[in-house]
Amino acid sequence: MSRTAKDFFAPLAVGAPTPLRDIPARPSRAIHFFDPGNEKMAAKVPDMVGSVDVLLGNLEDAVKAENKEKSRQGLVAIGKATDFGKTQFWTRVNSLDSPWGLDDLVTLVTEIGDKLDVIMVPKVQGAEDIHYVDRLLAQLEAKAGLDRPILVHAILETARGVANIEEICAASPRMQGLSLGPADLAADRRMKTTRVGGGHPGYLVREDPTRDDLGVPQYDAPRTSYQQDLWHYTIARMVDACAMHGIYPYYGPFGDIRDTVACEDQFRNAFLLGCVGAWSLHPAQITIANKVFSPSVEDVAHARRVIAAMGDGTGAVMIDGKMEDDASVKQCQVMVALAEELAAIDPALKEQYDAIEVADV
Ligand SMILES: CCC(=O)SCCNC(=O)CCNC(=O)[C@H](O)C(C)(C)COP(=O)(O)OP(=O)(O)OC[C@H]1O[C@@H](n2cnc3c(N)ncnc32)[C@H](O)[C@@H]1OP(=O)(O)O
Ligand SMILES: O=CC(=O)O
Ligand SMILES: [Mg+2]
Repeated sequence: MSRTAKDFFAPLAVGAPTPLRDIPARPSRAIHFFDPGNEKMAAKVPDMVGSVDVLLGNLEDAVKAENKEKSRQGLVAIGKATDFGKTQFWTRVNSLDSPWGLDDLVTLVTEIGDKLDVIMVPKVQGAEDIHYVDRLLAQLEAKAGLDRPILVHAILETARGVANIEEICAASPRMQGLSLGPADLAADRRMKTTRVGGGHPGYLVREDPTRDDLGVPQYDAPRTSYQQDLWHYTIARMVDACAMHGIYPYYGPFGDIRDTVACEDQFRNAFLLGCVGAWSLHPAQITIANKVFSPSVEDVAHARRVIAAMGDGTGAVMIDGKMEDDASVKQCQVMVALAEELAAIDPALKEQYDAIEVADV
């Protein structure tokens, strides 16, 4: 039987910090991946602090097997040497079925646990994986004398993980969020795409054929087709599961680094559906994520106007010919709350939001 309501928030080791009741809504528009064992990338990290919401030292896929220990030690060195300020410091450890996952957790929590905000766990299959990490982290936190719990983020990248999504989100008070892992997920599901995230020209719907005067379909006449989003179903499931459990959903990697336009589209689809951020694999993608996952000035102006017009938030009003009521004011509150969280860490955004004229409101 899983833990009862009474003991769900009790520490899992004597001396471990008390689990959080609520996961803080910290800005995390871009989770920027770097390989701490790659000297060029690692050298850029200090200058990126402050310009990206999350810096993530990646130890898993994209790090060669022969470099796993070098990357782990590189991450320890970066963690010790860097003052991260308002930028969050995350890591992605190797998977629990790999020969490196255990050493990653033991070394990182013991050496730089006081700096780490979130540990991303790849290839999570079910609640049992989170339970394993949860207990181990509690033991390590107690040993290291940490005074705040490290949070856990699961990558959804196996069919079993998707099927078990609700139990994964509910498995521990440490659960901070979920990311879509479209590359591993595509492989595990045997999807027939070799792309890392994004759309596919073959996944489309086509408009009906026109008909001639006798009503005969003209199959050979040109017809418009519309490319569909391969990831819509999974992202929508993630958004519901995360919202239900008070944690945060993220789009994952977009592998075509030079296609900044399609990357922006994929990120925006995720933003509109409810995701709070996406991964950045290259510095160019940070700019895209920061733009897309920040509400536009127009949306914030409109939301503030609706909130002001709605007074105590009940009833119905007409604004610019559209009905607004108790439900739409809640949508506007979501927009304004996010704008306020982002303005608190992003002076340029704050300036834009502050410049919204009272007349606009
Ligand atoms: C698919 C499933 C997944 O698991 S996705 C997550 C795992 N993959 C990753 O973490 C990949 C991270 N990114 C990378 O390895 C590189 O960005 C890749 C994609 C290989 C491209 O590198 P490269 O060919 O050097 O790009 P570039 O010449 O445009 O680089 C310009 C300068 O920027 C640097 N750079 C590159 N990527 C990063 C990064 N993620 N963080 C920090 N710095 C980065 C490059 O080293 C290069 O530096 P310099 O100007 O030569 O000094
Ligand atoms: O880890 C990410 C993925 O897409 O796989
Ligand atoms: Mg993966």
